[in-house]
Amino acid sequence: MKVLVSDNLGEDGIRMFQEASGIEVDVKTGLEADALKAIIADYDALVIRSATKVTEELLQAATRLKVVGRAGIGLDNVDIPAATRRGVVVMNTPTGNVVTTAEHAIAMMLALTRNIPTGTASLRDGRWEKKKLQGREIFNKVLGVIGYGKIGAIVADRARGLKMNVIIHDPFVTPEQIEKAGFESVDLEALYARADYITVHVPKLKNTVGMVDRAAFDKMKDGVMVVNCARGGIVNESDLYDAIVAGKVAGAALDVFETEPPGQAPLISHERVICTPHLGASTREAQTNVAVAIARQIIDFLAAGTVVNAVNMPSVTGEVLEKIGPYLTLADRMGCLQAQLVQGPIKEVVVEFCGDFRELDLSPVSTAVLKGILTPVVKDDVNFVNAHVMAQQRGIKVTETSTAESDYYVNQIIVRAITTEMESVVSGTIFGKKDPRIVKIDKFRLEMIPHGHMALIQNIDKPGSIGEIGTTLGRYNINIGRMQVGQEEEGDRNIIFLTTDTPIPEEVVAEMRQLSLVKTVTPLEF
Ligand SMILES: NC(=O)c1ccc[n+]([C@@H]2O[C@H](COP(=O)([O-])OP(=O)(O)OC[C@H]3O[C@@H](n4cnc5c(N)ncnc54)[C@H](O)[C@@H]3O)[C@@H](O)[C@H]2O)c1
Ligand SMILES: O=C(O)CC[C@@H](O)C(=O)O
Repeated sequence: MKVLVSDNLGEDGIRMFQEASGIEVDVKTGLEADALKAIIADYDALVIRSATKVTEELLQAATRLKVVGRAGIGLDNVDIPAATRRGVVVMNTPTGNVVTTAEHAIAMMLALTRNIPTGTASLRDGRWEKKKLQGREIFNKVLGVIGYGKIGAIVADRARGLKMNVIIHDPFVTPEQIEKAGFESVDLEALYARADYITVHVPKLKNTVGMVDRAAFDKMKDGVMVVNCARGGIVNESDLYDAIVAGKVAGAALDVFETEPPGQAPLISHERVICTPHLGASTREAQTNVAVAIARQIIDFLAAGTVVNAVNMPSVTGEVLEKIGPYLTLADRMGCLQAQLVQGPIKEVVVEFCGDFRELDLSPVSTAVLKGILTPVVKDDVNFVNAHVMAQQRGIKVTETSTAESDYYVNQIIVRAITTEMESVVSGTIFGKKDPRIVKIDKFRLEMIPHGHMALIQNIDKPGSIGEIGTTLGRYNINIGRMQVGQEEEGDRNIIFLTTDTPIPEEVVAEMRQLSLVKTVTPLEF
């Protein structure tokens, strides 16, 4: 197995690769995109920090690549959906640098409030500007922490030690949890209104990019100071500049930028702004932690298929993955089917494991159901790591049950999706060793392969119904690859699942809905 380290990695990590049996490691840092693309086909694993851009184009050339490992947290430089499509596991090291980064945020806040960088520069220029560089105490001041995750929680704790009054906003952490840690949980409006210092520790997501913008600055106290050691762009740079020039914001400390490096932007040159070149994680201790962690994870993955800290796969050993892998695919497809069948927002999902699962740990399977449910809604933004949080964000309650009983099959998974308007029940099992099958939808028994472009048609069980559907599709040159019919346990209706070579256009779906024996037509994509 060949490993390429394409960004600076702590020596201890490199030594672990060199000493691992069956692994050959090359360290080639600072490569241009084309140079990296030219050699990537030789490698099974790629180890990066933030400099290497793992694009779809690079992944296309990476024909042997099995895993990308990030020594650190942020994966903004990796096209995760493209990696997932190509079956490449993407891992990071979520805890190795959190203390270091939290300490940097505190250091930046202190340096900003006491004008330390400006004082240094002024002395170097031969000046002695005591009056101009008078600072402020942080004692008894209010620190607003946005994002109470791994780093935000450490920052809050350290700030308490400095005798600041810490208030926290994180809509995905319960107020009880924040209060139990001895802090006050507040909404964003209250945080803006009360904080003397604001520090952001949220991930860079669609809804956090630009979250601290002009409108947010308007709500803040006059003279507030802002720290961003999370990701560039969470604080809108141009709005921040305007707020500083207007005197609303008294200063900002930035470790991260919308574009890195940021160049000679007016914000960077402003005397009320202090900056570091994305140094949040740059301590010897953190770099050793993340290098050792990623080396261990990649060595274990290459040797035994063990997946730890992957963002596009559940964390399981290679042995467990081999056993539950088919159920993960089944669960993902069942979730995806439910999302396309139901009407109204889903408020509850019940995952029932029925029959013999040989004492397997099935919690990743429930996660796969949620991932499948959310995929048609948020596309590739959902993964095995964030599926539960995203479900919670959308108010979806998730329950898991298991029973030794299973009708018809040795084992099956039942997924109930309860919306504000209806309940939909889908059952699935594995045929042979790994083939997912949907075996029941509400009252209809069937054996459906959930794959490709499909349509679910409910129709009256009378001669001629299938013929009229086939004729309509034929007229539009749409080839039916497979047809599966499920019958109602009692009643006069059928459901038909068609798999077509191409998606069925909206106007053809509308025409099928007009056929005399057809009740409903639902296009499905897997
Ligand atoms: N400067 C650096 O070198 C450096 C180093 C490590 C991490 N980071 C960055 O620091 C940030 C925090 O990392 P972490 O490990 O603490 O992440 P984390 O996932 O542990 O915590 C993030 C928290 O943000 C919360 N959150 C999400 N959306 C939110 C919103 N709209 N409002 C309020 N809270 C919200 C989440 O609930 C979570 O609790 C990330 O952006 C990460 O990339 C920077
Ligand atoms: O590797 C780095 O120095 C950046 C680290 C940090 O931004 C991270 O996301 O872990």
